Amino acid sequence: MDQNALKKQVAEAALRYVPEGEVVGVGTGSTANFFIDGLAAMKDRITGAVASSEATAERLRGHGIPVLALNDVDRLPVYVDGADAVNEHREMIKGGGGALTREKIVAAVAREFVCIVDGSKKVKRLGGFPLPVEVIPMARSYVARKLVGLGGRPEYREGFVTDNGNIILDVHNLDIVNPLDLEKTLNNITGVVTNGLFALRPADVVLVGEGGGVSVY
Ligand SMILES: O=C(CO)[C@H](O)[C@H](O)COP(=O)(O)O
Repeated sequence: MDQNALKKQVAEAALRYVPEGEVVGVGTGSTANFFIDGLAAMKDRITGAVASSEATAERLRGHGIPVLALNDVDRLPVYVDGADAVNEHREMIKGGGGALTREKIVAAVAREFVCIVDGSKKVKRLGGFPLPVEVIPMARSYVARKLVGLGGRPEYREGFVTDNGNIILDVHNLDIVNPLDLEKTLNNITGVVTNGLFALRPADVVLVGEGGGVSVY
């Protein structure tokens, strides 16, 4: 099976976590897109969806799935999203697609976070995938210097503007021994909007698409 087939397989497996009559939180990226396509087949059985990006909102609407503002929703039983890397503690690096801030907000509200990945995303230690950090544009150089001070090598994502009007620094070479501590440290740098570590709010369930089927942990 190629990587896209594995993504589709795992995305379809996540449909059983969608409760009838409720609002679903929906992530961003190619794996989440397969989930959205699957969700379309059961759109009459949900109230609607909260999107973690403009791209996701557009795809949901394209399928005729109502998109609701997070502020108008009083409960969100489940959030389904992909990840760039996930460890055995269900901590993740996210934000390869640049949607990390809205993803973190929707994940914070959701009761259950179901992470959907193909087998290539499973890692022993986070840090191989460069860590995306969303930054207020005027703080770019300052934040970059702070990241260098932490041992990282920040790279400006040229030409990319987030849905919130900010920039992304992708941080290479970070030795992430303690994801929780690093997430808090990065949150404390003035000018950082969000970082792509999801350790304070890890996934509750990780579904992994592999050659032999979908495993759950
Ligand atoms: O965090 C994300 C977007 O900001 C995505 O979940 C992550 O980049 C994985 O994407 P894909 O499913 O395309 O591999």
